[in-house]
Order: sequence, then structure tokens, then C-alpha cells
Amino acid sequence: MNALSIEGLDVTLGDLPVVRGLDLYARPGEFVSILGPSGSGKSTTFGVLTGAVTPDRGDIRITGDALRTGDSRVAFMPQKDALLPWRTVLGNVTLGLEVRGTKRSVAREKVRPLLEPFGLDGFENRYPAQLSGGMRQRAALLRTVAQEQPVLLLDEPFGALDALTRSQMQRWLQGMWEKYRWTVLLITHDVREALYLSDRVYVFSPRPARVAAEVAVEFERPRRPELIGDPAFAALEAELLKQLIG
Ligand SMILES: Nc1ncnc2c1ncn2[C@@H]1O[C@H](COP(=O)(O)OP(=O)(O)OP(=O)(O)O)[C@@H](O)[C@H]1O
Repeated sequence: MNALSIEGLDVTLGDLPVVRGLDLYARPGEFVSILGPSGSGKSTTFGVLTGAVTPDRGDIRITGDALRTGDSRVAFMPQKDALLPWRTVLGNVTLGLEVRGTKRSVAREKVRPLLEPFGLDGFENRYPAQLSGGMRQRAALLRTVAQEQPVLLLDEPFGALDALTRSQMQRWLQGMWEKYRWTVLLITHDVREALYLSDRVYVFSPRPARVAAEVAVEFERPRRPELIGDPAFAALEAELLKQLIG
């Protein structure tokens, strides 16, 4: 059974057809990326999964059961403003659990063992403005995974980081995924990031979004950073860029 499946999704925003006939899925423990032109409807698709956007039609299932109004079976890390500036790191990383009704003290105990692997040990009482960009994104990701939902949605988590930090974060996330094997759906504009991290990559068409291409990424795991210099990697990167640019 798939962790997530979307069949025949149509979304119209105002008069604008944004998604038409979109089909995609993610198996349990699979890392799946979505690449697509800017404005093609990627975040809108995530909006449908989080309940922020109402679709015209479509069959959406999480672990086999239809998505419901107010469904909490996806944990979402937004593109921007993921952390509340007035809450400490600990207050931010427990927020997802607290919103779901977990008592603050219980939520704190739950996230504590994760502070170290997320590189946040000793920083729990700092505020977001006192952290580096990479640390902020790790805190936002910790808040998302702590919710222990069957599907993680990450909308361009490293998009605003400088190139060096981004590449460090990609390596770190790859290692964390090896350890925890979350089911991830990642939106990114970075073809290398998609290839380095994913088991499969979907390429969306220009709006209205549908799947223009689906590419299996079969490099063995765990993946070493040198993989991106491999000719087979470069060939797949070129193929994806061609699909993306047309
Ligand atoms: N509330 C809204 N009403 C009308 N149009 C909207 C609304 N929200 C988004 N749109 C439009 O829907 C289209 C798809 O937006 P969306 O944010 O899903 O694209 P995207 O693929 O995630 O883009 P990007 O890669 O730039 O983040 C865009 O043209 C956007 O302007």
C-alpha cells in the first residue's frame, strides 16, 4: 500500500486552472522529489494535502484511506517563515505536537532525544534570530518530523540557504533519511538536490500542473557526496534538466 496517492487531481484558483489530471504516489519510506517550473502548481498541490486548498476533484489517499477535512496525517514544512521568532528553539520544535493536542511537557520529552541528531543540542533556549540559517531549517524540520505522521511534505527547505550551507544540509538530510526512512515528498528547484536525495523524481509541466515525467533514481545508498561527480549522475541530471526546460 502506498503512503500517499493522488489520482486525477484538478485544482482551480479563482479562474485559473492550476492543476489538471495530476497523478502521483509515494511508497512507505520512499524519498520522492517534485521539480517543476516556477508557478506550475507545486505548492498548490501541497496545499491540497494540508487542507489549505480545496480541489475541484481528485482521489487522495494517505496509507490507503481517503484524505479527510482537517486531516492531520501529513506533516508540512513550509517554504517561508517556518519558525515563530518569539518562541525559543524548544518552543518551536514542540509546536507541531502542541497544535495536535500533545501537552507541552510531553512534547518536550518527545523532542529532546532528537535535538542532538538535528545538531540543536545546547541551542534549545535560543531564539530563531540567534541561529544560523542551516540551524533554523534543521529546527523547522525537527518540528515537522516530531509529529510522527506517515507523510512529510517539505517545500523547498533549503531554497534560501547559501550554496555551501545547502550542500551541507543535503548531506545531513541524506544521512538522517538513511537512519529514519521517513516518507518524504520534497519540492525543490535544484535538480542535483532532487537526484542526490530521491528514490524517484517527478517533473511537473508548466501550469496547469500534471506529471510531465517520472524518473527513478537508482544510485546505491548510502550516497556519498562524490556521487554528484559521477558520469551517470551527470547524465541523469542533464536528462532531468531537458525535461524541465523542454
Ligand atoms: N489564492 C490564489 N488565487 C489565485 N491564484 C493563485 C493563488 N495561489 C496561487 N495562485 C497561482 O497559482 C499558480 C501556482 O502557484 P504555486 O505556488 O502552486 O506554484 P509553484 O509551482 O509552487 O511555484 P514556485 O516554484 O514559484 O514556488 C501561480 O500562478 C500562482 O500565482
